[in-house]
Amino acid sequence: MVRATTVDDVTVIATESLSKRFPRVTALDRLSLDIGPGVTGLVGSNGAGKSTLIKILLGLSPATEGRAAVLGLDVATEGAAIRERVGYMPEHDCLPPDVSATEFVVHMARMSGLPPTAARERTADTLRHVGLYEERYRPIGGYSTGMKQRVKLAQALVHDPKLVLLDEPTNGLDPVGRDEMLGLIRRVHTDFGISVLVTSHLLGELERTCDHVVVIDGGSLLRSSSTSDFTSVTTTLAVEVTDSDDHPDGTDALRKVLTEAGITFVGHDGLDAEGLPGARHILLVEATGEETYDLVRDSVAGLGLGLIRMEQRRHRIAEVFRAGEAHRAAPAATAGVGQQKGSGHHEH
Ligand SMILES: Nc1ncnc2c1ncn2[C@@H]1O[C@H](COP(=O)(O)OP(=O)(O)OP(=O)(O)O)[C@@H](O)[C@H]1O
Repeated sequence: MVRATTVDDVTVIATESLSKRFPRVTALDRLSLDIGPGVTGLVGSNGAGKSTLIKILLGLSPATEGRAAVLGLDVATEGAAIRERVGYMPEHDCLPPDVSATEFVVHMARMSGLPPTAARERTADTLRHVGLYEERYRPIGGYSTGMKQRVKLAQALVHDPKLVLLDEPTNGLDPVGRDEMLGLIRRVHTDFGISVLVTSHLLGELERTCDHVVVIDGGSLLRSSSTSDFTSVTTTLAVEVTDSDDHPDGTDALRKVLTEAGITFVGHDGLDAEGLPGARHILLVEATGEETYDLVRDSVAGLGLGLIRMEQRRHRIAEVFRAGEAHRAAPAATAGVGQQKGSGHHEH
């Protein structure tokens, strides 16, 4: 049930069967979510519906159907109150080139209702926090991409919100810039207690930053779980074995033995982790720890097969999407991995 009138301290964002249909595209498709305090990552490939969700949550764009509440406020009727309490960092470059960071952020603080002195003080504090203090009087037009992203983050924080919505804050940054931005985002929560919803198309970078990750695809929920659940589920071993006289299809024999031992697999038959055909001889095993390695090694030996390779795969968003689809098709295999509404709460 979406609470529209009471702020509860557990639910920060709640959506219930939220849909947004454009004439040609369904951007959000009956999305039900429950997001608690802390840092939450919203992951999805381009076009998955992340920006559309953020605009609805800010009360800037009406949903076609369903409901949503932010900090207990109904997005359909209380957009202005939501925007007073929520900061927003848009995805695209939206900064005026000919004013300084200080002028711009003071302006945004005044727009949020802060009186002039408070706006100047908060601007100085916030710019210092994002690491832009030295350059604060230079025109933004001369800033690097990383500095511009920091100005965008500062304007989202200046009015001391309870929650910030950050749309692809690492876009366009090099690896060092990404790490710095992710560290800053983490500190927004640890230093100020502000909850964060941060979007990215890269699962890997959010794993390190977020307490909780929500994955959407085609406007639908694929998975919502704590980052630790996610990481364990997406740790994948690629295993390749030889055939033998006893087992002319060694891969199939190993799959059967491992299935009986309770192991689950990522991807579908005949497809590798990217969904490409031609990888029929590679088993993608969901690893839960050292014991999975031991089990695979012992099973291969027990069958008398040769182990060609057993290697850990990097996490890939495509794998997670596929795993999510498999879980939806076979919920019995998802023990401990919540994707239904209600499983999205942080454990605090
Ligand atoms: N105003 C609009 N009119 C028509 N279609 C739209 C509009 N806004 C978004 N869409 C479509 O809705 C889908 C979801 O877009 P959205 O921008 O929410 O995705 P996203 O996950 O934020 O991706 P990106 O990171 O590329 O922005 C896309 O297919 C997009 O083309």
